[in-house]
Amino acid sequence: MQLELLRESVKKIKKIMEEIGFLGMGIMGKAMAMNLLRNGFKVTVWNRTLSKCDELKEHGASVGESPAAVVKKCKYTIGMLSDPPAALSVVFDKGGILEEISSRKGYIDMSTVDAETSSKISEAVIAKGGSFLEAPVSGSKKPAEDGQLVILAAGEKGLYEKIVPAFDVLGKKSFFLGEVGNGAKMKLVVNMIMGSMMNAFSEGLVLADKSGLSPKTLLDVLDLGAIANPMFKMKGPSMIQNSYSPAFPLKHQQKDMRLALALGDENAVSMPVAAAANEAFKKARSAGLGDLDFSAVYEIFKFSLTTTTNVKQVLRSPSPATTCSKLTAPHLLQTTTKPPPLSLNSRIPITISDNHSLSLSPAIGDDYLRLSGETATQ
Ligand SMILES: NC(=O)C1=CN([C@@H]2O[C@H](COP(=O)(O)OP(=O)(O)OC[C@H]3O[C@@H](n4cnc5c(N)ncnc54)[C@H](OP(=O)(O)O)[C@@H]3O)[C@@H](O)[C@H]2O)C=CC1
Ligand SMILES: O=CC(=O)O
Repeated sequence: MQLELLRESVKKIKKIMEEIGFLGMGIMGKAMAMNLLRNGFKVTVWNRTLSKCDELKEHGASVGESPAAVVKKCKYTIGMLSDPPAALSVVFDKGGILEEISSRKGYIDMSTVDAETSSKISEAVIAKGGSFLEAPVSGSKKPAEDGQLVILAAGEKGLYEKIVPAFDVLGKKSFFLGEVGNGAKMKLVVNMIMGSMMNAFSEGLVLADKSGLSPKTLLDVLDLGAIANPMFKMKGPSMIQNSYSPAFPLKHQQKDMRLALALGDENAVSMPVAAAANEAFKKARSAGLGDLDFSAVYEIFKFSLTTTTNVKQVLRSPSPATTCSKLTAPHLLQTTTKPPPLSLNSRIPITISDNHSLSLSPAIGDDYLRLSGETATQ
């Protein structure tokens, strides 16, 4: 029985053994392309920053010099790009997909974009005789590595059926949702909910902490109740250790909130919760946290200091002798001596003129230092 199943899937893979192209070797694209290689697919990859293809090459991928070159070589090409401008660029710009797409070739865009972007791409690809499928995914870096994504496809059913063997490797379940745009919309609704949940979760962790409860115990309590979910379980422990290695970059979560709110505008749906969550993500981006994991929005709730943007500017050049006039106006912090070399464990005491002190620790991001420790009367 097992052997028969194996034969069946080998047969399916062989049917689309014509090489698969893969554009975009970011967090997701790299994991997905690697997964295809591991499962016996031949893959040709391309990335704007070419060096990111090196690791894939070591694992047997070929490298194309442009999106057009990849499409020329491959019958099916998948794209996994950051946002609408990136998704449009690989199609419409010089060296883009449109230069080589033709009948009997298909393009599958798995990026998270809005329905309008997807439709523009679809129309252009179809006008050239090609087929198009949008197929954004739910699931992050780990599910991408483990082939456990949830695939939200829409567009040409024929192309969907042909690419299913690859989807079977990339995901645990794929949905075909009908006309182009439905996959994009479904993904935005899902991520709007996820972003709002992350905000409520962050607020809850701060509330527990500030009211004298252990955030860790809160995680244990949450995990046993009706609102237990994999996201709290996975992100919670690293959040309470202030660790935000990016699986899903915060800048992409904010892009998804923005696009979901636009979808709400179009449909006259009031979304006050999502709008507030978007504001927190925006604040986090402007504080320089965009490249960290989206759970870093927690930092915004923890330090509801007056203006994080200015905090960031100041924290770029702290010094041991930094002084400021008021705790509630951290942007008034002024550097008085040359910044010392920073290491992850250094703590920089800050003297505040009203006899309180704070310490800074360089913990997250390239140029962002986290205010840490309680204020203490000297
Ligand atoms: N990370 C996650 O957990 C998930 C992400 N997604 C979605 O998947 C997509 C990719 O995410 P992720 O891999 O995390 O993102 P990354 O930021 O890690 O990667 C983005 C990719 O897009 C490329 N890119 C950006 N701008 C351009 C451009 N103008 N032209 C060509 N290529 C460009 C980057 O190339 P370069 O290396 O040159 O910068 C890189 O390959 C996004 O839409 C995201 O919302 C969906 C589900 C989960
Ligand atoms: O888009 C992000 C995800 O985790 O799904």
